[in-house]
Amino acid sequence: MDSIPPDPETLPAVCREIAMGYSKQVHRLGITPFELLSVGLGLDPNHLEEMECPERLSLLGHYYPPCPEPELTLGIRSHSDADFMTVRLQDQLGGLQVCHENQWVDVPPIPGALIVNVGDFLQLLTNDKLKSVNHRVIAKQAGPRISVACFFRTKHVDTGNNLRCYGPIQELLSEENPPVYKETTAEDYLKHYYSKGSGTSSLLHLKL
Ligand SMILES: O=C(O)CCC(=O)C(=O)O
Ligand SMILES: [Fe+2]
Repeated sequence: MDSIPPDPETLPAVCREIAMGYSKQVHRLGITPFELLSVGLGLDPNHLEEMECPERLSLLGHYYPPCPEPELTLGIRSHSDADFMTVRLQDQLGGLQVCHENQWVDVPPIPGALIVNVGDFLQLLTNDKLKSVNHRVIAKQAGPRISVACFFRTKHVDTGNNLRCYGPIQELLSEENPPVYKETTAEDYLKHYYSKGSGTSSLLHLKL
């Protein structure tokens, strides 16, 4: 579900109101981390907002049924998110893991807490200063598990065409910190992202 403009009639009546309300709140909440990240990067507080990072929000609801043989499969295979930032709500079953120093580490559920991760486009914009984390969801016999992921992403998805080029932010570059990525359009990036299969970052093919 995309936040602007979602036609309420296209959403199931059972979750229409809550999905609309929740995505509106997350969209509003998202401005603050982009401001804090801008300041942390030594940029003007509005820098990432002016680059339209918090412009678009998509909401994805996940339902993982109980799995009789969890050792044979995964809930979601390892991947990074092709967005600027993701805000995620998971239930009490757990199962989300992030890859840290080549090890899978559990992200334990904390009641009332949201999980925020950097996506590929923010890694690209910050020239690797902020890293997009690989994550996955393991399968479990217990269930169902439910999670809601909200992706701050480019306009590409709903306009079908965004010729804007994304590359390392000029103000972050210097002789000691030259660009490590070439520029790309959202369209080209996503084409590669969806065609490549799992295991490697889609950013690799943009490395200079
Ligand atoms: O269900 C989860 O916690 C993870 C979902 C996820 O990684 C995604 O939608 O990209
Ligand atoms: Fe993800």
